[in-house]
Amino acid sequence: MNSTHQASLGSICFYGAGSMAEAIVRGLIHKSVAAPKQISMLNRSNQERLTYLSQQYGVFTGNSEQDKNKYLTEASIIVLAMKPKDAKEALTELGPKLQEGQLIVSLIAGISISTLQQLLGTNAPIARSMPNTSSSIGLGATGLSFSEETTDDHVQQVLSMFQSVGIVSVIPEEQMDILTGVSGSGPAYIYYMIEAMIEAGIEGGLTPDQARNLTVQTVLGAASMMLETGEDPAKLRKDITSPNGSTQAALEVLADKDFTNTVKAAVHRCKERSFEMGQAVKEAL
Ligand SMILES: NC(=O)C1=CN([C@@H]2O[C@H](COP(=O)(O)OP(=O)(O)OC[C@H]3O[C@@H](n4cnc5c(N)ncnc54)[C@H](OP(=O)(O)O)[C@@H]3O)[C@@H](O)[C@H]2O)C=CC1
Ligand SMILES: O=C(O)[C@@H]1CCC=N1
Repeated sequence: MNSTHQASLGSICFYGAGSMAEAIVRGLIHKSVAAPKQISMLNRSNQERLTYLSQQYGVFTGNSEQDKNKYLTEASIIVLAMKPKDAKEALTELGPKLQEGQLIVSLIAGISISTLQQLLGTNAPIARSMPNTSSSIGLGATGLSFSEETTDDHVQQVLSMFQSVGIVSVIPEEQMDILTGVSGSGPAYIYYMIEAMIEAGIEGGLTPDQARNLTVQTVLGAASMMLETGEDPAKLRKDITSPNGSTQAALEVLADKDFTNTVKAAVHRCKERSFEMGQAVKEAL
């Protein structure tokens, strides 16, 4: 989805200060969509992490009761950025602190809008998102669904936030688990492939630097070819594959190991796991 409208974001409190929160904060600041002084980041106990975040990005940080009361109360947007297993404790604590008009943006995998509202004990407006870590360099891919309590202004604010760090797809909430399987966790599959290609290059005699640089440029080039040509990936693959040539030989090894079905099974297992994580929280309500 594209939107040229840049809604004002007000103050944003990240409740959870881990890798995904940092990826988004870095993108927001880098793209000047939010100034560091608009952003606060809270965690449970890791003080070293908060020191790093405040030094690196100039954002407010904290983990005391006083900090939580201050930043969670002041924020116009609260971003839920803790792991699913920690959501019950954190949201039960957050619910009574919520102010009228505050918008909740959840990054948490698997947990539905209705479960979030039950944990909060209120029908707060919620945007459920599934971003990925490439948001930190403005190349994220984010799925978004909105609760019926959200206003047009909320929608625009959340679109501004995530469009500043990459592309956005607004989807029905029931598709969030499969989107997690494709793009939320997707970067990890690509890194896994990259790791294997680098290892093979080194085994074959390339230096680690050569293997790394050649592999990274190959992946970047392949992704850029898709974007720039708009071609089907199967067509681009066939363009490389000379009959009875070296590429064909390599692809035959992948096909023998059931490459397509293996990747598809991984995506579907991710979808299933996302659902399971949400169910575990729902069943413990
Ligand atoms: N990493 C990824 O690629 C993606 C992650 N997500 C989702 O984002 C969420 C965060 O993931 P990620 O950043 O990887 O996780 P991390 O483990 O890196 O960070 C989790 C953060 O939550 C904090 N936290 C836990 N419990 C509380 C609490 N009660 N009060 C305040 N803070 C708390 C932790 O604090 P402390 O360290 O002090 O314990 C930590 O800062 C997850 O729900 C995940 O599903 C979504 C898309 C992609
Ligand atoms: O592994 C996880 O649970 C999260 C969700 C998407 C990426 N990381």
